[in-house]
Amino acid sequence: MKRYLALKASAGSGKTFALTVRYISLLLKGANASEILTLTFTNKAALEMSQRIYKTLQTLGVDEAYLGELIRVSGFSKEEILGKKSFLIKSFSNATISIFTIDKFVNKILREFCGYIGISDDFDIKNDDIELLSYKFLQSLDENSFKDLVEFSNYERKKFNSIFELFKSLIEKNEHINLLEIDGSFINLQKENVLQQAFKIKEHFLNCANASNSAIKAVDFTNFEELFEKTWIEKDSLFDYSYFKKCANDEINQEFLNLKEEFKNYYKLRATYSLNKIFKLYLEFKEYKLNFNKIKNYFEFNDISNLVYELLNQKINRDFLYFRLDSTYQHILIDEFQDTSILQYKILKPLIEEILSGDETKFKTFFYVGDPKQSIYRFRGGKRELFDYVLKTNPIIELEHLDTNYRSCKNIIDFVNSAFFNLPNYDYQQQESIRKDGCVEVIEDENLQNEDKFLNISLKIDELINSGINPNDIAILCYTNGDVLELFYYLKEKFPNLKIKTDMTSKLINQQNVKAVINAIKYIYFGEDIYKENFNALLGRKLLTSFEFDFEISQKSMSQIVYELAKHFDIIDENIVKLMDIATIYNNIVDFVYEIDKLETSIENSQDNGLQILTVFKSKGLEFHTVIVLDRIKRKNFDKSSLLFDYENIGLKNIFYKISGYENFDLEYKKAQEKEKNLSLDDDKNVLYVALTRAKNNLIIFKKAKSSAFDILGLSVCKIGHLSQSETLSLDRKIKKISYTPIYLGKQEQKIVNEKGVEEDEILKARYFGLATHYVLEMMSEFTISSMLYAINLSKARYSNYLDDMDFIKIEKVVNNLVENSCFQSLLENSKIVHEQALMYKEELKILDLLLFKDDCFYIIDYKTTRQILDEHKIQVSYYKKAISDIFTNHNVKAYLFYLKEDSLDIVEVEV
Ligand SMILES: Nc1ncnc2c1ncn2[C@@H]1O[C@H](COP(=O)(O)OP(=O)(O)OP(=O)(O)O)[C@@H](O)[C@H]1O
Repeated sequence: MKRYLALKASAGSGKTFALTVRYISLLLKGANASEILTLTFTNKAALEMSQRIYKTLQTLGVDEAYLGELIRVSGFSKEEILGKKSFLIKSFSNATISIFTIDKFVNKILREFCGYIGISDDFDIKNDDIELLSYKFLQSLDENSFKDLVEFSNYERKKFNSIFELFKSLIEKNEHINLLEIDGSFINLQKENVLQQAFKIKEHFLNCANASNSAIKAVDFTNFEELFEKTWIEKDSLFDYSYFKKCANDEINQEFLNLKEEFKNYYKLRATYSLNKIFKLYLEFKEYKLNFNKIKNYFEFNDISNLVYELLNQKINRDFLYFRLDSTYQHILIDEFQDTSILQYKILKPLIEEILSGDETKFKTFFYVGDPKQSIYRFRGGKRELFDYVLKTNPIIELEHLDTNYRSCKNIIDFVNSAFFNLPNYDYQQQESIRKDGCVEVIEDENLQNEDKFLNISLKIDELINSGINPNDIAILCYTNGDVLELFYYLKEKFPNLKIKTDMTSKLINQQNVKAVINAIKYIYFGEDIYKENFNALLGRKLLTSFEFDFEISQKSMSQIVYELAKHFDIIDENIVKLMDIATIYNNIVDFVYEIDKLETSIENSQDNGLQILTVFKSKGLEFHTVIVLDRIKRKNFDKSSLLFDYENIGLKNIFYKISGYENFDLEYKKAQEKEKNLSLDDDKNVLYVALTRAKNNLIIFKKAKSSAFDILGLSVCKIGHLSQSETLSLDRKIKKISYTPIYLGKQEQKIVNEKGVEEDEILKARYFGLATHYVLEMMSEFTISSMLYAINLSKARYSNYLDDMDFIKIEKVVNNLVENSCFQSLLENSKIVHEQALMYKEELKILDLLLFKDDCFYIIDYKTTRQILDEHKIQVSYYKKAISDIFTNHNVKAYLFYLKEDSLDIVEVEV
């Protein structure tokens, strides 16, 4: 195994695959899972990584590709690897795994050491309420600073909010700031110098007998502002300005060059003056913000990184860091390295260096993977140059490339190769494909710029579904969140029965019952009827129904108020419980009603299937059977920031204050501006590259006729290959016949029936017991004991707030009974298995716990964790049976209720 390795490779070529192989190879070579620090970019990637490692361990020996790579990387033989399989599964499931996002890892460090900088360890992570923060900051300023701010705002014609944006961009970079005080009167003096020098040129042309009228007009100025309007001052030489050619000579050209020098000095003074004003105010803002965040007890991710960086630099050393983190990381693996920011790298650097410069005899390794072509987070500090910089500054690290694409079909790969290979200034290696066929279609859609802009998209979705593509396999990639939402509402109206998933619709505050409670609380506080009517509509109550709730809310916590309301209106579900948890952060009802709409938390169990609409940014690292890429609908916002950061590798060379025309007089500024322009163009190309490399089988592009984001690639309309169908059972194809009322969002959200003689709290507990058990069963990739133990750990992570250890022991017994049941195992044998299959039938969405298919017969299995065998369970399952029988008329269908108990498993067959 190469100890220190960087893997640079294109999309779909197996970087994440290689990371998994590397991880398992380390385990094989004796590393402990807790010593392998694995850093990913998103939470989803971190979760997927641990699941992928576990699944690979479980299926070791089945998947040839993994086994082959493991043999190559680890140096062990097939027999040796398989011999260690059960040991590896066990040690991985029992270890404290160190797979985090970089943000989470940094956050973990801060929580350990926050006492050193006077921060309480229960701080929250959320974005600043910039309106409140800036308002409070303005209030805190003394008279002089406030005057400075107002003067600066007037002088630069900048609104306060854009000044605060400047502050935030400086906080994100967290670079050292040098103050250089400049007296404002120097700027006027310098203007005078410029003018005096320019008069020499004016005099020369006025005295030149050959000067044309245009030349005379060109030197018609009497003050600085008029001179500033002249275009000849931008030229490199007077000879370049056609009206001046006849009268120009070397002597006057030298005066012109001197004039340019004076202009350059003017710009420098002017920029330094403004920068200094900003920096002074920024330093005050930074200090104020830190105290504000400390008092409010929350921080943004950028603040956390800044604080940790300072901690590691000034207050704690590496050994102490490891001591407190409870583990020494002997191995570091980093995914998506191209998106790491300089600050993040600086935080990780000592840990990486320790590995690289450590004792040769100790087993320590470093591995990072990335693709600079997929670096699209520059706006958040991502620095693609870091990939090469780390290699250059650490020659001990070897570099490898991968050139085969395992994700996409051949036609897609060929299309992407031809689109990017000839792009000027783009570092692109041709990709090989191993999968045949595939479909690519580029559609120029005039509608995108007209009224009914998404009409053709909806027709295409119709066509895809009718061609046998499961809606769950379709992803639509958009440029902005605004486009995602607009398209979502459009498609929701066109296809009321189609399940559509977006990030926004999985927000907790948008869930029906949660929304109803929020409206109820707003009604209690504001007393405005609009909230009561929202509440009525959300719960399907008649308009104008009165709001009867006489619970005394004063003295009650927000969690209690949420609980009492939900209990009173009988709408407790798992999202309400999540809201109860979260409500503890609000001190009182006033905080709640004003802050709750900003809550970003997602719903419980947000992994439901459906057609997905997401931004290209969110799609990075993911793959889908069929992808529709939608052009940018609105024009791109141009960069309005007033600061230009000029980096040399990872060191900040300069911060320029942007002033129009500066580039004509200062070469450094001009170069920095061009560099920035090229980086921004690369960003655009990279976004396109990410978008076009997500599809496995079918790629469809909708481009605008004019001003298209695809113009950079010069794509022409085309259709290559044929659509490939989905492989998974496509039950949703009956979708159109039914109209869907989204009251119950699947099994996990349904109310449980009040069993006789059981108290409310017990019901809640029983409900969570049921949810946690179902979750275990859903997460088990195989019905084996090891898979069960892994899934129980996942379930613990999710439900340990509601259940105790005894409950999980009970869950283990219950699931164990199922796994060891011979009747169940014989049903599984040779069956095609689908967990949690969504099914639309008679206006309702149903989620089947387990659906098996073999020998032309479907087997429906519904798990129950309740004690009693109830008629309504039978009714429910017979309903599922009828639904499947109606959809697949040529197949047999059998349905069973499995009552999972601690001491037995009772199986009840259900007839229609
Ligand atoms: N050596 C291999 N043999 C077989 N399949 C592979 C191999 N490497 C990767 N794959 C499969 O190809 C697909 C893409 O792999 P992976 O997600 O690791 O690519 P990636 O380089 O991380 O992509 P991206 O840069 O887009 O995130 C996955 O479905 C993966 O299982």
